[in-house]
Amino acid sequence: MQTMTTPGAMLKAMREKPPLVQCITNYVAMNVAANVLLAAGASPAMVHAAEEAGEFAGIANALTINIGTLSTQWIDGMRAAAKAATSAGKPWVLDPVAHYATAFRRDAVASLLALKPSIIRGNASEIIALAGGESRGQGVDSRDPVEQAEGSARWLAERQQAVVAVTGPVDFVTDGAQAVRITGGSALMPQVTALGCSLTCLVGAFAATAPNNLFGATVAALATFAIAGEEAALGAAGPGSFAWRFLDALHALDAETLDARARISAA
Ligand SMILES: Nc1ncnc2c1ncn2[C@@H]1O[C@H](COP(=O)(O)OP(=O)(O)O)[C@@H](O)[C@H]1O
Ligand SMILES: Cc1ncsc1CCOP(=O)(O)O
Ligand SMILES: [Mg+2]
Repeated sequence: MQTMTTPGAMLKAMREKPPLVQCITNYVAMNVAANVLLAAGASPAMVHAAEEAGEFAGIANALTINIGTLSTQWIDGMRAAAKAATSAGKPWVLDPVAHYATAFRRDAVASLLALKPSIIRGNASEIIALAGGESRGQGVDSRDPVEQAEGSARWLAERQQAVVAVTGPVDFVTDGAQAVRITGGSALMPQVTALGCSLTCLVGAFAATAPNNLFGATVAALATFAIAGEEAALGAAGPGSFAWRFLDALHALDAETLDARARISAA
């Protein structure tokens, strides 16, 4: 029997018992991310109101928090959900979208980091800035190479005692003690909005499936995106046809193909 050590084994386990993932994400990403989770085999629920987000986190198997389209009311919901997830011992993932852009975002991210996310997933500019570095990000888009964010990711992982994932042309994942790079994907991926946000939600789904191996779960989610992205790019004429092909590729991807094609190397 396959053990839950490979990305494929985790994908299979996720589909056999689809986790309920509470996604507090932005208005741009809500529909995209829900479809990504359904295509991959998980069960998404977009629940963010302060009145219910904490209660829902008690029901969900994992939580993801993304600050893309922020408001004061949303921050209250995010904080309630993060506290509930942490106190119930459930993994939660932070996506610090463009946190360097405004004081409001910086403060929100600082207060969320204090609630101890299990996993942090961002692009290179976001991770560099989270570690106190000078980032060249433009709004939600990265303008920095992933290699330049690797040191920041290692520092952040140790400081936060969390898994940190940096995405881009080559992805990098570390928990402070170990690190890997994942290659694959397509240059069309950053041309489709909210794929990074959707990946954060998928990281939550894998974390729910393998809560005792959050490093492996994060790698599995990123490898799934890398292979589905490569597959989708094969017949795509541009971002529009890539987007629907990507959902189909996620849905069609099986455990054996994922394990055979995933390119993961120690860093
Ligand atoms: N140039 C690229 N080539 C291949 N894959 C990419 C490229 N840029 C981003 N990706 C992939 O797109 C997904 C979203 O990552 P990214 O664009 O970094 O996030 P964000 O949308 O938050 O900025 C990840 O799976 C990442 O590996
Ligand atoms: C365009 C935009 N504006 C606020 S959130 C958002 C979506 C960002 O998505 P991603 O980080 O996945 O590119
Ligand atoms: Mg992003």
